[in-house]
Amino acid sequence: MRILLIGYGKMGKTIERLAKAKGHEIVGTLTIEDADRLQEFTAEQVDVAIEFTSPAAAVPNILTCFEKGIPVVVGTTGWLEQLPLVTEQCAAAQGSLFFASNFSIGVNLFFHFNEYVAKKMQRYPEYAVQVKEIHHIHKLDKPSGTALTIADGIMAHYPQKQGWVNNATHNPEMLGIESEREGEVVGTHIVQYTSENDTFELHHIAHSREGFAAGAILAAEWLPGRQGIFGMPDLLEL
Ligand SMILES: NC(=O)C1=CN([C@@H]2O[C@H](COP(=O)(O)OP(=O)(O)OC[C@H]3O[C@@H](n4cnc5c(N)ncnc54)[C@H](O)[C@@H]3O)[C@@H](O)[C@H]2O)C=CC1
Ligand SMILES: O=C(O)C1=N[C@H](C(=O)O)C[C@H](O)C1
Repeated sequence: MRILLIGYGKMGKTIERLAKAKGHEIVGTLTIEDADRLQEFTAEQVDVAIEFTSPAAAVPNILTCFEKGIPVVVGTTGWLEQLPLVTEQCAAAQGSLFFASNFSIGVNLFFHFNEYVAKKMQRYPEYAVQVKEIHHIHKLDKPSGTALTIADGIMAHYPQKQGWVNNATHNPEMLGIESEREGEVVGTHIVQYTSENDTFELHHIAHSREGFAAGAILAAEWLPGRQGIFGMPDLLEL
């Protein structure tokens, strides 16, 4: 597979290493310095692009890939408020987009169990639920994309929650998400249910970026030939 890497930072470099080990070809690597070079690539040269950049860069890059007919796998977080525009443009251009707030298999199982647990726990109002995420100090978006997917999964089963709040004082009508930035932490997510008597948690700790990269490569192998917007539930059939 001929892969164009849009974004060549921590994730882009990890994906390059794992993709080459699987026999894929990297046809280009783009950074913020030479972002304009995306215009030089065509669908004849590139089977799929993998985009891990920054919240501000993701949507313009996605729209350019749609215009060029290049299927694009996106891991960048912090742009989902623009999903309606992206959805409209994807349909207009008959584009191909695969997005996941987190590509690791473990976190996608976590999403699945999170919903199962929320559905059960909602019946026990003595347990207060909250989400916590811890990431490295370089992270630009807050809360993490993964924490927002977790929050959506909880709120689907908690009609009494009006929405989420980040790093705010406790309000039982809202789902609290605590965000911490600490050193080089790769990514930790916790869902905590606490009563007066006890606490129980779902806890996921990423030990490296290889799980994210491996999932993004699987998505890149799966996407070409499909039209529309897809995510990990489509790939993993969860
Ligand atoms: N969905 C997932 O599984 C994961 C998502 N992420 C997300 O991926 C994004 C990138 O993460 P990292 O690689 O750790 O960041 P990083 O800061 O190490 O690398 C970002 C790269 O994007 C480049 N870039 C910025 N603007 C660009 C543009 N307009 N065109 C081309 N390249 C551009 C930078 O030059 C740099 O090479 C973040 O939003 C992060 O939250 C990170 C890990 C896993
Ligand atoms: O910025 C990161 O590093 C990560 N971002 C994603 C997110 O926002 O959830 C996924 C992972 O937690 C690492």
